[in-house]
Amino acid sequence: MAAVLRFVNRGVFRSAMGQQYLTFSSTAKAKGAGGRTGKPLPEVVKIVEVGPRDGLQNEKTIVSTETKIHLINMLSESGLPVIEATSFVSPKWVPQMADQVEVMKGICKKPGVSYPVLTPNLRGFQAAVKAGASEVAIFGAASELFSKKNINCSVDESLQRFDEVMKAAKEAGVPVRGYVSCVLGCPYEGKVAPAKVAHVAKRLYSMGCYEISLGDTIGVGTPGSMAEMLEAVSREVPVSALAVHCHDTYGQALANIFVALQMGVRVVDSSVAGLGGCPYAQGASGNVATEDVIYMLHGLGIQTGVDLSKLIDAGAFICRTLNRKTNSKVAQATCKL
Ligand SMILES: CC(C)(COP(=O)([O-])OP(=O)([O-])OC[C@H]1O[C@@H](n2cnc3c(N)ncnc32)[C@H](O)[C@@H]1OP(=O)([O-])[O-])[C@@H](O)C(=O)NCCC(=O)NCCSC(=O)C[C@@](C)(O)CC(=O)[O-]
Repeated sequence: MAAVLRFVNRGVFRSAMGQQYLTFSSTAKAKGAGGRTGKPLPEVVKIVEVGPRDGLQNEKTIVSTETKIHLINMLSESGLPVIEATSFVSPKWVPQMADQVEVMKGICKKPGVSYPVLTPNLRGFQAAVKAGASEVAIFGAASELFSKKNINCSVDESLQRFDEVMKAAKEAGVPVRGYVSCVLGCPYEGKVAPAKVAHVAKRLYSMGCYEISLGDTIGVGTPGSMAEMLEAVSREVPVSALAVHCHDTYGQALANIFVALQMGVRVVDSSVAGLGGCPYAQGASGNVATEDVIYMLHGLGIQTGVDLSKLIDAGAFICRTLNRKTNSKVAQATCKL
């Protein structure tokens, strides 16, 4: 990769917590970084913040509704365009999300920001709309065993359920995002064929999902397997409708995201402070930290509209409240100075 980056130290600033840290910013775009497809890197990337849902769903101790609302409000102030707020799933399956209605009613919805929620079935969809959700996401998998463990049905059965949600959403004029989990490996089945991912992605897209988020649920992918999978999926779904959702279990997430950008992907999911994991994928660590993604994108001269300093403050708030260390390298580095 012949990326030519020129970094200029733009000075020292203080975070809301009082620590001093440096910010670096590139004045030149990455040159020649188009990679495999020769596509230029994008000018703008949309970040889908999944911390309040994917990040918190796996916390062992129940996080208070007030904390969740405060986190979402802080994230809204950082300039993120999409914040996945909660999920309308069974509280028996994911107790951490049992306060979904209170969260949706309690947050300050900032104009221009979207607050999608997960809905596994028609019941979840109806409850979400009643609670004020104006966008939802359905979540399928490219692995049969993961589908069974996560939503208690086969992949085909899940697509039938989603069809019902899609019909109701169409009637209500609610946009729907679709997830495919286990796109680069499954905790129960191991390797997952790119053709299987492409098949499920195509089905969700054909049903009317406006965007398909490809989840490396257990973070086992590498740039090579990411490229192979994206090649297969983009034969079935336009790359402009694809997002990547990388967990960072093996430390590959940023490299995988970079490859996805080179291949034309313009939407990246991430989680503030790298919070999270899936309750039905044991050992999976959190999503790639939003702070680290933003730092990389801004360093490449790619705009996100996100204020990194405010984002780091939101990450510091939730880490302090949960009494845990951030998984963001950028937050760790900046807070040390
Ligand atoms: C899908 C079900 C509900 C099926 O669960 P089930 O047990 O097969 O369904 P059921 O219809 O027999 O219902 C069981 C109970 O749940 C209730 N129920 C049924 N539906 C709802 C609903 N919408 N909201 C609230 N309650 C609901 C229902 O009323 C019943 O209550 P009971 O009669 O026993 O008292 C269950 O398996 C479930 O909730 N699974 C959710 C699992 C989950 O949230 N996983 C994490 C998110 S996915 C993920 O993290 C991956 C992703 C998206 O981030 C991308 C990636 O990283 O790969």
